[in-house]
Parts: sequence; C-alpha cells; structure tokens
Amino acid sequence: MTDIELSAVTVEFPGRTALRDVSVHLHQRRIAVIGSNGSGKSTFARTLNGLVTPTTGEVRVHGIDPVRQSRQLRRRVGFVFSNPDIQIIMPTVAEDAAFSLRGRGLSRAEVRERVAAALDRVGLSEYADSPAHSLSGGQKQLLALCAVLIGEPSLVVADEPTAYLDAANGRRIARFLLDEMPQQLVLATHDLRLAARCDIAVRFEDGQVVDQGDPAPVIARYEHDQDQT
Ligand SMILES: Nc1ncnc2c1ncn2[C@@H]1O[C@H](COP(=O)(O)OP(=O)(O)OP(=O)(O)O)[C@@H](O)[C@H]1O
Repeated sequence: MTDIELSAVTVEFPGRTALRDVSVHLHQRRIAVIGSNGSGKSTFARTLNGLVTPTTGEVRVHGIDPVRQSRQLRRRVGFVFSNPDIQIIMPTVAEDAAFSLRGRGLSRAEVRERVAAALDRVGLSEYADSPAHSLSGGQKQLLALCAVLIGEPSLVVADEPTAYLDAANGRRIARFLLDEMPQQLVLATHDLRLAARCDIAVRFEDGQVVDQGDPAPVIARYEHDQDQT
C-alpha cells in the first residue's frame, strides 16, 4: 500500500484556513475521510495530488512530493471528482478512456487493447464509439473512473464520487470503488454507509483531524456530535 503522510500541513486561502497543522500517516487500503461541511476534507484530498499546495508543512505520497514531483505523482495517483461532466474531456467514450495514456510511448495497438480491457472492466464496452456526453450520470462516473484506472495508479482519491448519482448508480460506483477495484482508495464522503465499509475513517473538523480509527466508533462519535448541534 502507498504511504500517505502529512506533516504539520497548514493550507490557507484568502481569509480562510482550510487545514491547520495536520499531521497524519495513513497506509490502509480503503481510507474514508468524513466531517462536516467546510471541515477540510476536499482540501486534504487535493493536497494528495498537488491540486492544493500547503502553505506550510509537507505532504508525501509514497515518498513523492505531489507539488514538486507532479509527473511521478500523476502516474501513481488518480483523482475522481463528484461531477462526472467536468471529468470528460474527449468526444467518444474510447478516446476519453485513452486520454491518460498519451505521452506514454505505447503503440496504437497497445492503447486499443488497454482501452478495451478497461471499458470491459467497468461494463462500458458496448459504448466505446458513442459520444461520451450521451452516457447517463452513472455511466459517466464509471467512464471517469475507467480513464483514471487505465493509467494504472496505485492510489485513487475520490471526492464525493456518488454525490451527483441516483441511488442505483451510487451503489454501482460504491461497489466498484470499495469491493472490485484493487487499488488503494481515499474516499472523502458524507455518505456514512460508504465510510463504514472502509478500513479506517479519518474525521476532520474545522481544518483539523479530530478523530481516526476503526470506522464504526469514529462514525458513531461523529453522529453523536452532529445530533448535539
Ligand atoms: N479555493 C478556495 N478558496 C478559498 N477558500 C476555500 C477554497 N477551497 C476551500 N476553501 C475553504 O476552506 C474550507 C474547507 O473547505 P473544503 O472544501 O476542504 O471542506 P469540505 O470538508 O470538503 O466541505 P464540504 O463537505 O462542504 O464539501 C471551507 O471553509 C472552504 O470555504
């Protein structure tokens, strides 16, 4: 598993401190990140792939600095957002799936083979030549995942990946991420049923890690605190 280490990480945005002096060391296969609105979950997730640069402190993902060594990092870490529409960049399903293989020196035949295998894995083979934007919301999220997985990352960071999906598609994406995908997962979510299926839950409040450990008790304490407010 990839080691994820934050040492005394503070992230300041104009007028707002999103993370305050966060130090965590995570290595579990499925890591849930929970906490109230604005607690810092997305900011934490974004430090892992260099989308957010710490104001102070250090982030290391498998020993790689996500900001200074972004090329190495992009090969190891894939990122999935809530909104599948903003993740689709190419006209057809197969072209979109192939996008992250650009610049890797693979032959056309190798790319075709990898795309076919990846689409098959997420059940989108029959849509290979369809316009990507004609897919349903759930299918688009599966395509976004497929485009990430085809680059063979060792870690997938997903920020509310089921937020825009109906119950059936949400379950499908959750099943894929939590049960079928072999990759390590960091899952920022408000869906506590998904968090409960992870190996560890890390709770943020007000930019700090306030609790972490076995998901069931961490979630129970979170729900208790929410009931008090
Ligand atoms: N680019 C930014 N510029 C300014 N402030 C930001 C930026 N990104 C996040 N913030 C602020 O930092 C704080 C933490 O935001 P973050 O998105 O990490 O929280 P979150 O736990 O993911 O919230 P939610 O559950 O609502 O998605 C919030 O107060 C947010 O308004």
